[in-house]
Amino acid sequence: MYNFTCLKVEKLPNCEFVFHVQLNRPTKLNAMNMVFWDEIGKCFEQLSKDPDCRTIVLSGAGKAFSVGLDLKENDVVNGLNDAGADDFARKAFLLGRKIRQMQQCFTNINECPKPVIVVMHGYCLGGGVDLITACDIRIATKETQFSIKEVDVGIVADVGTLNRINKVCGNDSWIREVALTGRNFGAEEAYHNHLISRVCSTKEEALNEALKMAESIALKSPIAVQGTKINLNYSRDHSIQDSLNFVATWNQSQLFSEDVPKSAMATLMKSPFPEFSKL
Ligand SMILES: CC/C=C\C=C\CC(=O)SCCNC(=O)CCNC(=O)[C@H](O)C(C)(C)COP(=O)(O)OP(=O)(O)OC[C@H]1O[C@@H](n2cnc3c(N)ncnc32)[C@H](O)[C@@H]1OP(=O)(O)O
Repeated sequence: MYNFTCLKVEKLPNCEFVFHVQLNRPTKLNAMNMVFWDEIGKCFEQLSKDPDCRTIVLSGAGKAFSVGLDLKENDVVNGLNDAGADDFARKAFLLGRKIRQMQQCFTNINECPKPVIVVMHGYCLGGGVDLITACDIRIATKETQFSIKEVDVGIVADVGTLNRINKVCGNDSWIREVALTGRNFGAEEAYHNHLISRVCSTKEEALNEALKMAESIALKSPIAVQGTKINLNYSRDHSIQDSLNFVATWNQSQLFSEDVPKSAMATLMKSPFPEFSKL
């Protein structure tokens, strides 16, 4: 069902409802080629609807999380040579469509109602930063090098970083510094500026932390967890009053869930959460 070339997707045998998605082009440091873009969008569309998935851990196989756009194998860098259009306006039209399609691939991660915990190690460059800003919780190893590297390859970052990072960390001066210079920064600096929420010594430790967190979320009511992510996304994108209205409308149906008395009873009795119906 999850059969991809550039991604490895596993349902973890001893963590029920937790999926591990790995970027899986290790010999290319998980550079993002066109197959990758197509697959990451489809993968998160599928996971969004999969009732056996409640939380997702995303990481990179090999030496690095991702070095961003594949500069050798990419329709955008190649100027859409294969688009079959000679006229400038038509080329531009098709390029706009391609960029929007690529944006949607990472937007699928943000719109997936299941929380996505991303683990970075090695390098997280360019498109890698676009990707992590679409995730919910960011954990990195202490040696990770980050860069909003697009200026170094002559482009404006256009698949999420510039649009989401202000909502993620809010330090506008620092964001402008790293986006305009393209300089590398380390995990401590990323933590200090709220781009990530944990720094771990090794990839193994970071993955363990992420999996433990994913499992603890997956044990809770999926109605409550997925509703929480949807409402956090909504309030990020709307005024306080609009999002108060949204959550009131949300809960006027969702408070009738069977999960409410089941969760409340388990919490009161200090007992483990019961099984919740699939969602
Ligand atoms: C619509 C547009 C959407 C998204 C746009 C995103 C923009 C960006 O992502 S901008 C950032 C682009 N990335 C880069 O500029 C990084 C380039 N790579 C490097 O600078 C170095 O590889 C390094 C990260 C500093 C690591 O160096 P090192 O440890 O010496 O490894 P290498 O031998 O250089 O790399 C190993 C292997 O990976 C290939 N590779 C690395 N980066 C890319 C890349 N971006 N695209 C394609 N391939 C890449 C490299 O060529 C090597 O492959 P071989 O086959 O072994 O040669």
